[in-house]
Amino acid sequence: MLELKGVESGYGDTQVLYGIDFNAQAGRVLAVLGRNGAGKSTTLKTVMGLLPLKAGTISLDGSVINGTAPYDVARAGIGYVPETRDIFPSLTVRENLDLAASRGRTGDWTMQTVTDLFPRLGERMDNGGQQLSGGEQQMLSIARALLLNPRLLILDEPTEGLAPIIVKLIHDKLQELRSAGLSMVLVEQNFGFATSLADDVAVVSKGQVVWTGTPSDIRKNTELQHKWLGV
Ligand SMILES: Nc1ncnc2c1ncn2[C@@H]1O[C@H](COP(=O)(O)OP(=O)(O)OP(=O)(O)O)[C@@H](O)[C@H]1O
Repeated sequence: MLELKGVESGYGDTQVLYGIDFNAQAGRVLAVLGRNGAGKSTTLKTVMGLLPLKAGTISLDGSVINGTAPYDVARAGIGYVPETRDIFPSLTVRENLDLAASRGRTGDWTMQTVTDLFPRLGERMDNGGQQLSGGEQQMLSIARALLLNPRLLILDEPTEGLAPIIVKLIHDKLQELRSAGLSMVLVEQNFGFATSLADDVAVVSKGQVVWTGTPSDIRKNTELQHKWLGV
């Protein structure tokens, strides 16, 4: 569904990705793992058109999306939950969600269904973005991406900085989305979280995919974990 071939990218003259290859398949969750600075976030930003591609191709369901502006990548069907969450702090929860809904494709995700998924957001509708806890901001960021009615959801470290109880909640919600058949690419530092949600795993090191396999393979292989993840 989302295929990267030989993707090279970076920040200005600083190259970070040196030929990333992976294929995230429809109806499955691909976890992208790797140490800090390996290039995971850079990969997602490049997919979203936030960083220019230096070489390679990115295709979604067979259509090349290289060089597409971020807004159009979202319209093509990729929902993005950035590491920084990027909600609008001066807008209320409702306004943040309305804005996403007005830009989205039509589909099953509506204000009602996202608040059914995250009842907490329903209770906080009139609160400003900056009044939300980290966990509530993460829920809002995911809800906002879902309102685009994406074909594929990509998430950058959704558990970062969250208390264990909220990590568990986010895990259960992503598990629900997975069971409903939503395709996802998940970048995570939390090894247990990522491998319990994923169908497939790709490990990135120094801007390249160095290993692909199943979650159970990598869970069993402590040498691999130590070498590439520092677990
Ligand atoms: N805005 C930027 N300008 C220049 N270099 C950057 C920028 N953002 C990230 N980098 C560099 O790019 C490299 C890859 O960073 P990236 O954020 O993709 O790593 P990551 O695998 O997602 O790890 P992390 O868990 O730390 O986010 C790092 O060496 C980082 O210092």
